[in-house]
Amino acid sequence: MNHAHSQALFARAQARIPGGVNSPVRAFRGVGGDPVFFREGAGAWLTDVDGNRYVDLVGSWGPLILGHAYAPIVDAVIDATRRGTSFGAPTPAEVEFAELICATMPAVEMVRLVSSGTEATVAAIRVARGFTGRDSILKFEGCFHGAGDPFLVKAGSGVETLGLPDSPGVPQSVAKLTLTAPFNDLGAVERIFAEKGKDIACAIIEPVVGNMGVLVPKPGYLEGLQALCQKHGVLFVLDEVMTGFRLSRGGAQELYGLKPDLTTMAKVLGGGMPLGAYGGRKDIMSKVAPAGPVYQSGTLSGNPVAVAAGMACLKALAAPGTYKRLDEVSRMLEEGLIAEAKAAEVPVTVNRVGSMLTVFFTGEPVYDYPSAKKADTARFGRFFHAMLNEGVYLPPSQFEAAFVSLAIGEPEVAHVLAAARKAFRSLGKAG
Ligand SMILES: Cc1ncc(COP(=O)(O)O)c(C=O)c1O
Ligand SMILES: NCC(=O)CCC(=O)O
Repeated sequence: MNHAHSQALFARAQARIPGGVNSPVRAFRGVGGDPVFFREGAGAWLTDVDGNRYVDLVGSWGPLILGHAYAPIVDAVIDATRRGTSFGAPTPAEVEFAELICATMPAVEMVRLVSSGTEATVAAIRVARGFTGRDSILKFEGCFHGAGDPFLVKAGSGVETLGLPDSPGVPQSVAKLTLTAPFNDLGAVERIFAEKGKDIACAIIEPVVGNMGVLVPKPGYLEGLQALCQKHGVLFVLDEVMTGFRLSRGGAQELYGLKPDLTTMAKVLGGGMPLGAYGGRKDIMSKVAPAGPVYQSGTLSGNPVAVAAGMACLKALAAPGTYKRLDEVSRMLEEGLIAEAKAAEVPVTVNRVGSMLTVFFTGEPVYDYPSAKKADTARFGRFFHAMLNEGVYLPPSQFEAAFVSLAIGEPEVAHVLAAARKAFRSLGKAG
């Protein structure tokens, strides 16, 4: 594969954009080499600036559950754009959209729209602090909730990939209010709550972790965490930025039967446009300005073009059989990848929930931060490049989830598995 145009663009980009990218995970720091620049996407396929084609298993890091340039979303965006790109004033569509979100996630009784997942999580913990009058928060090792100051403590995703567990620029006085516990360990939460529960405003968690690669919650873990939160008056905040509208229409909370106090959303919710949301119990959300005293705002919040895209996306996902089909395709990929790794005698652990999937290069079970860190990242890097070369675009880090879209059908599954056969074999037993 020739990447001459990508390389030339990357050289230019590095002179004017830090690291040449507008978000760290896009650089290939976790796998080596230079990032690929894309020209266009259609359905399951991406085309780069050199004309190479790839089956896309990144999906813009989650939003593109319907694939690239999905016609009803494109039409909705064009239609909304013709009527004006922003008003900075209320619109009918945002009311309908809020009603649709609340109907889809019953624990969300009121919702505020923002423009990204980071804005949603930052706002959610402010509201939790304002509501409870407590200053500390609890997060879980390896979970990532965007780039807000309070979350850059033992965070996953690019923070982990780049080895920056404590980012300079986050004051110690802020970081010390973020307590952390291992994922999948209720005993640890019990101990922390027993000692400091009265100071903790909320526990925020990725119900299925995507940002250490996929980590699956143990049976009863999330329910147990919810119960412990209730017992200690700690608000239970589900960060469904990745899982919302992806693991099922009502997100992880529907899948696992949870009733969080607050929920954060983005990615699929915006159908590929900049849109996020936070919402939950009416008594808590009533604290948000101007209804209440907790301030949060945004010039482009509820942007009509983003709302049109989100609405078209959620409506498409309501079609019967959507999540069953997505699960079936994802299972074919999972089983095929396991079979190809086995045939090549490469030890892997594949974690999958619905359309979120990670191939960890370790033969051991992976269920928390330390077990994920046992994966052979150098080997992942070689696998990543072998797959890229065969026309499969994976997330460029061992500690990220691959996302399957509804645009992926049997031909794409066959393409990915043929690529994986070659890629696993190229690693060999010892390599
Ligand atoms: C679970 C989770 N929460 C929050 C965020 C932040 O969202 P955004 O990148 O839209 O700010 C992300 C991804 O970045 C995420 O995966
Ligand atoms: N796991 C990473 C993401 O979900 C977001 C992508 C980004 O940070 O650019």
